[in-house]
Amino acid sequence: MRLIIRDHKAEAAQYISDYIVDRIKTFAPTPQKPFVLGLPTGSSPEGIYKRLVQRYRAGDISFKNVVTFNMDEYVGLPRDHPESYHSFMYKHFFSHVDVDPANINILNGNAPDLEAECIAYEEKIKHVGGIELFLGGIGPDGHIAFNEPGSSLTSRTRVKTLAYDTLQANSRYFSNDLSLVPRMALTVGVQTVLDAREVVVIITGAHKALALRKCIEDGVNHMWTLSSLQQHAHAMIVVDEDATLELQVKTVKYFKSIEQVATSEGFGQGLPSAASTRRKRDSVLQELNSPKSASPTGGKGFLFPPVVEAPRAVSPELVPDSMHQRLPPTPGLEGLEAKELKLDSMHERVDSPTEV
Ligand SMILES: N[C@@H]1[C@@H](O)[C@H](O)[C@@H](COP(=O)(O)O)O[C@@H]1O
Repeated sequence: MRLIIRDHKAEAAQYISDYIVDRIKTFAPTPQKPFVLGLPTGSSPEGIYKRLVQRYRAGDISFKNVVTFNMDEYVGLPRDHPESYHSFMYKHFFSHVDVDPANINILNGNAPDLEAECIAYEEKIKHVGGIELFLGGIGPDGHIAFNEPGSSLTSRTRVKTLAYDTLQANSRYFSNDLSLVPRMALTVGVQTVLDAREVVVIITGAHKALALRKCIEDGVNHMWTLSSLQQHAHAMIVVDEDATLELQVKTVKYFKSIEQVATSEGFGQGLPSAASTRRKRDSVLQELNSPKSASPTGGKGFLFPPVVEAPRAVSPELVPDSMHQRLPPTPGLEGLEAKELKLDSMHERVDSPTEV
């Protein structure tokens, strides 16, 4: 995990918006191979959207070939309500850039069948080859999207009842009247976020300092769902100084030193090159479209590994004899068996998306 610390909230937002622009440009998306971007709402990402719009207006970036998936939406709030996440996204971002409306995906909290809506959302994400970069924010209780404390860390898009803390935090958008805050939401699951090839989270303010500590210094715990990012290969949290108030001094120094050393040694902290990213994506799409890929879940786990990956398999000569006995090789089927097991278990989770 990378932790990027900036003095102020605005600089954290600037860092992330520049990072996203770089990632999209490096990826060089096309209509056939769009860049798939997961997006959050909330006050924290507002500065990011503002700068993305500025970069677009300056002619630095186009969102024409970007497909977006929003993290969550309230249940029962009319789409055109000023506090719906639909309204938020158009107000702060979509209305100001050249994103194709057909490429915008936001959960419909008024769908006649909410479960079906959630299943369809997961399927749609898979259909486009998975999310390349999921941008997120957190609540003061460490929730990511609306994955409240106690959410399964393997959860997928589903209906969620909101925690009292969240209702209180979000009541500021509803005239501070708790009774006006929707009690339920549709949200992508923790696993949906973890499936993205890269996750970037913004955390600012002293009121989120405890959550940052729990998520970075303590173990993976479903009571602080952001802590699940510890198990992601490409996670980056960008914070302001206020958010670090509960961290140990040595933690802050360590992460700052990582960035300093990387910069002074002349290598960035970005992901592998666009060409290799495209190659990986091609093979994923090929696998998804292959008639052999019978499961709608495609190749679960394909978005985890780094694009340029060192071979992990131990060559047969190096495997100790005792291991050979426990794991008899099946000629020609080694990789396949493991993959099929993964597909099945994923399928079970998708089939039961409701967690209320
Ligand atoms: N569901 C959203 C989250 O996705 C968001 O991260 C959080 C934080 O919002 P803010 O940035 O305003 O603190 O708000 C809501 O709970």
